[in-house]
Order: sequence, then C-alpha cells, then structure tokens
Amino acid sequence: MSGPQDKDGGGEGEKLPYGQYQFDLYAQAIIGGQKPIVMTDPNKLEQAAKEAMTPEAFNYVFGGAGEQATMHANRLAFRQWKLIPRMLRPTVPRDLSVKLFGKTYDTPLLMAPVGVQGAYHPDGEKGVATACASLGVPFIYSTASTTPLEDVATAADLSINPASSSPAESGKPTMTVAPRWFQLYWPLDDAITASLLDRARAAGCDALVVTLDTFTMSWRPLDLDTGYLPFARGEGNALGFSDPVFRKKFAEQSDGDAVEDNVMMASRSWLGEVFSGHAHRWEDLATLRRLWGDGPIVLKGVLSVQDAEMAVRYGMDGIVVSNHGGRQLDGAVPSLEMLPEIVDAVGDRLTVLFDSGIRTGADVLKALALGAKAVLVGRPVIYGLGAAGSEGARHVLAGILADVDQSMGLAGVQKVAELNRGILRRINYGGDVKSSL
Ligand SMILES: Cc1cc2nc3c(=O)[nH]c(=O)nc-3n(C[C@H](O)[C@H](O)[C@H](O)COP(=O)(O)O)c2cc1C
Ligand SMILES: O=C(O)C(=O)c1ccccc1
Repeated sequence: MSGPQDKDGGGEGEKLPYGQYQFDLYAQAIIGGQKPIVMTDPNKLEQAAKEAMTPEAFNYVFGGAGEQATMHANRLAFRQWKLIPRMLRPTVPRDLSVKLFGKTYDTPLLMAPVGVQGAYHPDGEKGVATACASLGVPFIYSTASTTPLEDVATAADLSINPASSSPAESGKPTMTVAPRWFQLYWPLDDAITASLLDRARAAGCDALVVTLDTFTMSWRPLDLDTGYLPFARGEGNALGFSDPVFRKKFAEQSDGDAVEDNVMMASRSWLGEVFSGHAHRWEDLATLRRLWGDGPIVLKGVLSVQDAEMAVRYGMDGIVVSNHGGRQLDGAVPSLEMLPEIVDAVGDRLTVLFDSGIRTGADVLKALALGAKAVLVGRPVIYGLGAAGSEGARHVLAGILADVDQSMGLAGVQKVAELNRGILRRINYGGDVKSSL
C-alpha cells in the first residue's frame, strides 16, 4: 500500500485500496509461506498480546472498571444489531472516506487516544502513529503519553514523507502531514492548559478532543490486584514533563528542582493537574474555546441526550458517544445503546462520533448506520502494538479497514454516506456472547 493522499481538504486524491490487504495476506501465505505478524482473529489477538506483554500492562489494557459489566455490555450491544445486506447493487470502487469538520479523511476510523503506549511496547506512540499514518488514519494523541507530542508528530510525518520536517521543528507546514488530533485531560491550571493547546496547534492537530469522563480514575480491581497505576510509576508524563509552563511551576514548587531531579514528586504534581478529582463545569468550556480558537472541539465521554444538548448549547463542534471502553463508570450504559437517540437529538447540529467496543468491520458498519460519522478504535490496536510493535498495530488497523471495505461491499454499500438504519434489524436472542471480548 502506498502512503495516504494529501490532506488538502479536497479529498480527490487516489484512494487507498483497503480491501487489497486481504489479498496481500493470502498471497504472502501462499507464495511466501508467511503468516500475519499477529493473529487476525480478535480473540486470538488478545491472547497473543497477553503472552507478549507483562501481566500488569496487559491487565491495564484489557481490564475494565468494577466487575467489567459495562465493558462486556459494549460487546453485547453490538450483537443485538444485525445487518440486512442488499444484492446486485453498485459497490465498487469503494469509498471509505468521510468529511469531518470540513476536512476529508480516507477512512471512518480514528485511533482512539490511549495513554502510556510506551508501557506496552518500546515502539510506543511513535509506533502507533506511524502505523496510522501509513493508512491515513488520524492518530489521537493522549495527554497521558510516554513520548512528547512533537516527537510523535515528527516521526509520523517523516514516515510518510521522508523529505518533510515537522511543523513543530521548522515552523513551516509540511508537504504531507499525517492527520492527528489532540486529546486533553484538562489541567486545573489554565496557564498549563493554554501551553498544551498552543503546542497541539503548532504540531498540526486538526481537532481538540476533551475527555470528560476521566477527571478521576475509576475503581479498577485488576489494576488494584497487580498494583499498577502508570503515573505512580512515573509513566505517562511526557507531555507534562516537556511542557515549559508545567516545568516552571514545578521548579517554583520544589526549590528549583527540574522534573528529572524528582520524577516521583513531579509525577504526583502532574497527576494533581490532570486527575485531581475536580470536574470542570460546562461554563469552563468558554476558556477552552478562547484558548483553542475556532478549531473543532469534541467532547469525549457523552452518554446522555441531555449532555449532548449541553454540548450544542456551549458551542461544541462534536461529541464522542463513549463510556471509555467500560473503564470508568462500571454499570454505565453501552455507548451503542445511546447512539441512535443522541444522533436523533443533536446529529443535525454537531458531529457525533462513537467508541467503546469496536472490534470488527461489521461493528464499524453498525455504528455508522446508527448515525456516527466516524468511530474510534482502541484496545485492538494496542494489542497489536503489545504483541508485535508498530507492525502489529498496523496489521490490526489494516485488517479492520479491509474488513470494513469487504463488509460494505457484501452489504451492498459503496460509500459511507449510504449506511443508514435501513440496513439494520435489532434482534435480541438473549444469552451471552461466546467470545471473551
Ligand atoms: C489502555 C487504555 C488507555 C486509555 N487511555 C485513554 C486516554 O489517555 N485518554 C482518553 O481519552 N481515553 C483513553 N482510553 C479510552 C479510549 O480512548 C477509548 O474510549 C476506549 O478504548 C474504547 O473502548 P474499546 O477500546 O474497548 O473499543 C484508554 C483506553 C485504554 C484501553
Ligand atoms: O486508563 C485509561 O482509561 C486512561 O484514560 C488513562 C489515564 C491515565 C494514564 C493512562 C491511561
């Protein structure tokens, strides 16, 4: 596969043949006797990640909050919807592209913001961001990353365009920029927030994703039993530790210490900024709007029609209907359950995105047919990373995209915009899902 088309907003470049990946894999096996770098079956992928990762890191990714009821319900919710395929319709050339906030992206997939990627594999955020770049999938950089934003941006841009230099390095726009968004865990200190958003803009992030559901960490039995909390181990601080405003504040608090002189104390201080337990208020969104400017702001973690209406009232551009993959409020409703009514209430006034439970191409079709404009994929890509680094992450993403492509064709659909509720039937057979996902 070649690199993605230029993102000039026109979107008329050559489309990546996502479905081709399936044939490439068969060809590799038949001609070269080669197996995929990681298991393609979603359940086996999870097992491969478990075998490759440390138990704490695997548990951290795999686990949900409480008894993981919401995490499992996310999968059950997908099983209740069935697709009604149509035959003898035009389905090629397939077009997976979507327009979000005036910009055309190659696919309806985004890489969900996932913290501490360096804890799962040394390839870390750079590995996942380059995998995304090669497929035209926007990488959403997490506030809790193990690599500074600018380094991830440079690595991603260079991977698709070796001649380019990052905007953060040169101050000039690159020829081809790997699409990226920035996810904010909202600091208490507005001066730090301002600095992070300045950096995100300078690094070429198209949109700001503000995560609302994780202002404090949930009750996570698996992590409590292994004693794993990234920040307590000094992991996931790279954005804060590389931030001039945070560094200055820390030096003032600690008699001139640099963050490197006292990593544990600096980690606690960063934790206090972003996971203080203090939720901001709707009115505070005016501060983010002032600091971010006119660019798109997307609220992540919306599960109610009321909050979706509030997002409209406060001038937001989008929402992610999400329960954080069942990692925050256990017992919360599956995000797929709420998607249709939220789309009905606000879909004409802001962009509705979706995550929590996407594992297959059919899942992507269902969420899009229920009204999401694009979906975020989280755990599967991280399992690919954990099992086989950047290449593993790429295999998972390329596989989901090939599955989306083939599934659209089999459903009788050529373009993403053709997906609507007419191709769905809700059927509840009862019982549990067979897989462990
Ligand atoms: C290990 C891990 C770390 C995560 N870190 C973040 C984060 O830093 N910021 C954020 O907004 N969401 C974070 N999320 C949530 C994801 O963005 C997304 O909502 C979730 O993974 C969707 O569920 P799924 O992966 O089961 O489909 C994290 C998820 C996982 C699995
Ligand atoms: O674990 C998470 O869900 C999450 O959002 C997070 C928070 C801090 C560090 C790493 C991930």
